[in-house]
Amino acid sequence: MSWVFFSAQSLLVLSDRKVKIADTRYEVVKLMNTVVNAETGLRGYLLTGSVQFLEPYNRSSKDTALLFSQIKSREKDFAEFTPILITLDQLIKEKFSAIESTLQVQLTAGSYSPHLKFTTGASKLLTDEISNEVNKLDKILRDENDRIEVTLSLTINRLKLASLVVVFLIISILLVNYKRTISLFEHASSSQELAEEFGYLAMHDALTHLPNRRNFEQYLKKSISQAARSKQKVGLLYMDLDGFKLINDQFGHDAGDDALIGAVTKINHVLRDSDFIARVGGDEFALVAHNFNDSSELLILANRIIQALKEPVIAIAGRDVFMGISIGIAIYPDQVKSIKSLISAADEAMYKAKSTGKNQAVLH
Ligand SMILES: Nc1nc2c(ncn2[C@@H]2O[C@H](COP(=O)(O)OP(=O)(O)OP(=O)(O)O)[C@@H](O)[C@H]2O)c(=O)[nH]1
Repeated sequence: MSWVFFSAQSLLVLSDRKVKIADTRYEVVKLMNTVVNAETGLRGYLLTGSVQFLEPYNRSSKDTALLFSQIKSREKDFAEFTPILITLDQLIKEKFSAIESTLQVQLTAGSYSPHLKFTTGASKLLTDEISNEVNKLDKILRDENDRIEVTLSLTINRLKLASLVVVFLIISILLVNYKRTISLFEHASSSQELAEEFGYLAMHDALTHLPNRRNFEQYLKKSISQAARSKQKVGLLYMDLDGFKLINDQFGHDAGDDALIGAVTKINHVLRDSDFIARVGGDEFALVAHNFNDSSELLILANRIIQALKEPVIAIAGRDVFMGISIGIAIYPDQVKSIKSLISAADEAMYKAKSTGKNQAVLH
């Protein structure tokens, strides 16, 4: 990354240098032009005697001095200029002194003098020498410009490559993070599903999917405290299947499971929406009832359950399987004042139903 930063910085430095070279080249080329223009101005004056040619000569003479001092100030940027500028300075001085003396002769003579100095080979030679030195300056600048061009194109190509690498890296990082995020989400959602499943299993019976004993106890506790606040009754029906062991013994445990599920289905059909039923033991169930006026309504409910089981719970090998149920009923707060005594009272009533003939409901 730091390499990219340095390359980008060197691009800026090289670009600045290129601008400086272009500016200096412009001054160098212009210097040669002003020298030629000065001579041309003088030539015009000498050939025509018209003073209007003196104006371009004077301007070019000033421009030459100005440009030369500008180029001189560039020496700190272009060290190779120094010896050339010393020679060029001398040559320009000589050239302008030759031009000046020619001008004086003309001004004194007042007419065209064919022998004048600027036409001589020596003056021409001076112009060529100046041109030579100016070309040397220009060559230094061109050579450096060419070197910069090569470095620039190399740096730009490297930067393009580096940009591609950076883009590739960013895409890779994004892709890896995306995959990681997706797998985290998947993990989180599967953990969530697992947590929900464990939560469900912790509160429900795996075979019948009814609420389990713990669920029942929590529900009953909540129901009692709500009933206590709102002065309502809570009825508890404790139920135990009759002769279930026999089904297991006769048809096997799996058939027993099916019979259990069949019995629960039958019971569920006769319950009201407000009734809460839980499996609290092997073949034991507890039903919490609300919204009733007195014990007779609970007896009616218990008898509906007994009636429901008068039909076969399952058929095994073409044989209908029947099951009875003994139910004990207790009511809070009419008969008992606590959750513990409510459960005991219902349980006792259920045992009474068992011991006095089974398949019946007994009120505490
Ligand atoms: N198939 C099956 N049997 C179970 C399950 N849980 C408990 N049992 C059996 O259910 C029977 C319950 O015993 P009991 O209540 O004494 O049997 P019962 O024949 O109903 O006796 P009574 O209540 O006196 O009529 C036992 O044999 C247990 O092994 C279960 O999930 N599946």
